Amino acid sequence: MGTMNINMSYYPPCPNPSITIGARQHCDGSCITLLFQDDTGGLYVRGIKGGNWTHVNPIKGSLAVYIGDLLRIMSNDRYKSIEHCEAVDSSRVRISIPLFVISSLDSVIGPFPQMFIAGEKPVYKHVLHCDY
Ligand SMILES: O=C(O)CCC(=O)C(=O)O
Ligand SMILES: [Fe+2]
Repeated sequence: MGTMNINMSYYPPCPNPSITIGARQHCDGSCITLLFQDDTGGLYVRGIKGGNWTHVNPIKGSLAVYIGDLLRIMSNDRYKSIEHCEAVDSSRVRISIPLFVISSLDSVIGPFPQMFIAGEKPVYKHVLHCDY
């Protein structure tokens, strides 16, 4: 069984955003994340090979959906978790509400055998989610 966690994040404006910490670059430890962000923007993502950050333009009424580390593990690296970070705005409040879909902490996580094709080997061991 799995569970869902929801965060409600409030980023106050800062006249000099470059000196704020914001949310540092990271990948979520979820299976998938559904994110609502307001129209201030400030979410950036980076491709799986690194490189430049891309701003995720907020689209009214939309959700950003991204893959987290759990799905990466379960898919044996076929689906990569996306690195992202958030920047504050110089004059506007930013509000975001991510919903994290995760497996329960007492479940065993690891690559699904169905993901191995043509003799592929598992990239990850099976571990208890709470030990990950
Ligand atoms: O504020 C956001 O846009 C997302 C926050 C986030 O990345 C997280 O809570 O993991
Ligand atoms: Fe995140």
